[in-house]
This record gives sequence, structure tokens and C-alpha cells, in this order.
Amino acid sequence: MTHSLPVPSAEVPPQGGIRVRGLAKRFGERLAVEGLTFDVRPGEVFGLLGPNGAGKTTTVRMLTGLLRPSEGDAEVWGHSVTRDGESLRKVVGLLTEQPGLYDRLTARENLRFFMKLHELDEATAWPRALHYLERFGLGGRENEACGGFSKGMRQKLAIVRTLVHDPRVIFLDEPTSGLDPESARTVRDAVAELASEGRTIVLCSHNLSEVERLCERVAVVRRRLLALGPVRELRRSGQALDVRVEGDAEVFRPALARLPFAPNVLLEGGRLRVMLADESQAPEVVACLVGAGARVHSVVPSQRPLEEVYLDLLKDGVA
Ligand SMILES: Nc1ncnc2c1ncn2[C@@H]1O[C@H](COP(=O)(O)OP(=O)(O)OP(=O)(O)O)[C@@H](O)[C@H]1O
Repeated sequence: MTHSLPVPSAEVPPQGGIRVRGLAKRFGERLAVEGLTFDVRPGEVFGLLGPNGAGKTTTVRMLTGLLRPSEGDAEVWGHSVTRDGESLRKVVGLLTEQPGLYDRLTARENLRFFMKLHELDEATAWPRALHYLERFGLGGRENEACGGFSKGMRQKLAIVRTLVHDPRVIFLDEPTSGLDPESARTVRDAVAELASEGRTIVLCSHNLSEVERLCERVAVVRRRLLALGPVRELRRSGQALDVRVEGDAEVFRPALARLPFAPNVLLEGGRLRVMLADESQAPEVVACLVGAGARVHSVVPSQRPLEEVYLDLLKDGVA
């Protein structure tokens, strides 16, 4: 199945947000990221999806000023990643895949260490840290050494650390990885809350149901941009018709294959699942089945889960 790739919008975020233009990164001979162009709005939770090695971490490292782009530029809350490294650091928060905490230090000491690194005024930063410690269920545990914390507690403390300098743009790499369902829910709720305060959130995740729940729009990358758009539009590109016919549905496959757009057809639980490029193909599918002698019991339009659409994109995308 082929997917039309939505054209990146040329729209500039009104204020804040992220504006990426032609971003590329080369490591020696290897081109890890090529020609990325997209915008993320303030208050938006944006998903950055792609398989292992697709260039997501490299992109995030460029957008947080940790890695210099080979080509292109990006503005993060008005700060250029190529020219404004120092001021950029103040507006971005980054949760990396590894929490990177000092086991011998207490939670409080870990946070204070980070505050010093960011030259934060502790009198304002510590109450903020306490607020988030409470928010993530770590209230009262701040004087315990991190070495004794569970994986989930460490992850939550790492999220608190990401927030102590009150960043406008927050990059979260697999934020709920290793969390139990209740803690994962707490983190998801907090992400939605942070966005509702007008911050921009970029979420890298392989958990597509989480992405579907949290993100309005996603970019699918594999070195380059494979698709960009609202989750519901990407899913629309994965529309299907579930058709129940009398008798053996399999016999109608050849007739469907002769349609000019030759749709992919799956047989699921005695039903035909006919993949559509767009909904205008639906009447032709039904007419074709009736013309081939099918007695049609029901026709139900359905959307495929984001996961299926995503896997198709990776299969079809040229990288
Ligand atoms: N410092 C580096 N030096 C050389 N190559 C690198 C470096 N960092 C990343 N790469 C390469 O760039 C490509 C993209 O890697 P990256 O870590 O950005 O992918 P990713 O999408 O974050 O993957 P994952 O989902 O596994 O975390 C890979 O081929 C990787 O080997």
C-alpha cells in the first residue's frame, strides 16, 4: 500500500515552539539525519517516531544544543541551535533514555547538583523540585540515596530533574519505559498538564498506543522525514472496509484484485478487510463484490491502528 507523504507545513510557529529547517547530521561517511523540516507549536505534544537507528536521538541532540548540525538550522523557542547554544540550554529540558543519576547521592543532592550545573537560584528551583517530587509520588523520599530507588522511582526522579529549570520545550525519550501502569499514567497525565501550560513537548517513543493517546501530531523518520501530520490523518491514510459476506469470503478475492486500484485484502474471522487509499473507493469495492455475486451482510468502515500504518510507512518509505 502506498501512502502520500504529507508535505511539511511552511507555517512558522507564532511564538515559541520549534522550527526545523533542512537539518542534517553526518558522522564520517554515515548520514544519520538528512533534510529534516518541520514545526512544533507551543502547547503541542509532538511524537518523533522511527525504528532503531532512525536518527531520533541525533535529532534531539541537535535540537538541545548537544550536537552541531552538519547542515540546516532549527529554532527552539526562538533560539537558534547553531548560534545560541548558551541561551538554548536554559529553555530546553531533556530526559534521556538512561536516567544518569548519582547512586551515592540522595534525590535532593542529585537535584541540587543539576541546579548548580544550570546556575539556578536554589531559592526558586528547590520549591519547584519539591512540587514535582510530590507530583510524581516521591514526596518525602528526597533524603534517600538514589542507589536504593527502584527503576521507576529513578525514572520519575530523572523527569523531575528535567523540569527543575522550568523549561519551555521538553524532549522526552521513552519517558514511561520501565514504569508500572500506574506510574506510567502519572507521567502521561503530567505530560498533558505540562503541554496545557503552553510548553512544547517532543516525545520519542516506540510505544505507539502511548503516542496515540498523547500526541496530536507525529513525524515518522528514518534518516529523512517519511511522514508528518496529525495522528488521525495518518490513521485515515490507513482506512479499511470490513465486509461480511454470505458463505466463503475467499472466493471474492480475485474479483477485488481486478479493481483498477487492486486493494490489499485480508481475510479476518470470515470477514474481508479491504484496505483503501481513500474513502471514495468504498462504493466501488461494494459494487465489485455484488457484481461478483456476493450477498453482503455488512460493510463497516474502520481505521487501522497507528501501529499498522506506521509499519506500512516504514515498508514503503524510501530511505
Ligand atoms: N556519535 C556517533 N558517531 C557515529 N555514529 C553515530 C553517532 N551517534 C549516532 N550515530 C549513528 O547515527 C544513526 C542514528 O542513530 P540514533 O541514535 O540517532 O537513532 P535512534 O533513532 O535514536 O535509535 P534508537 O531508537 O535505537 O534509540 C545510527 O546509524 C547511529 O549508529
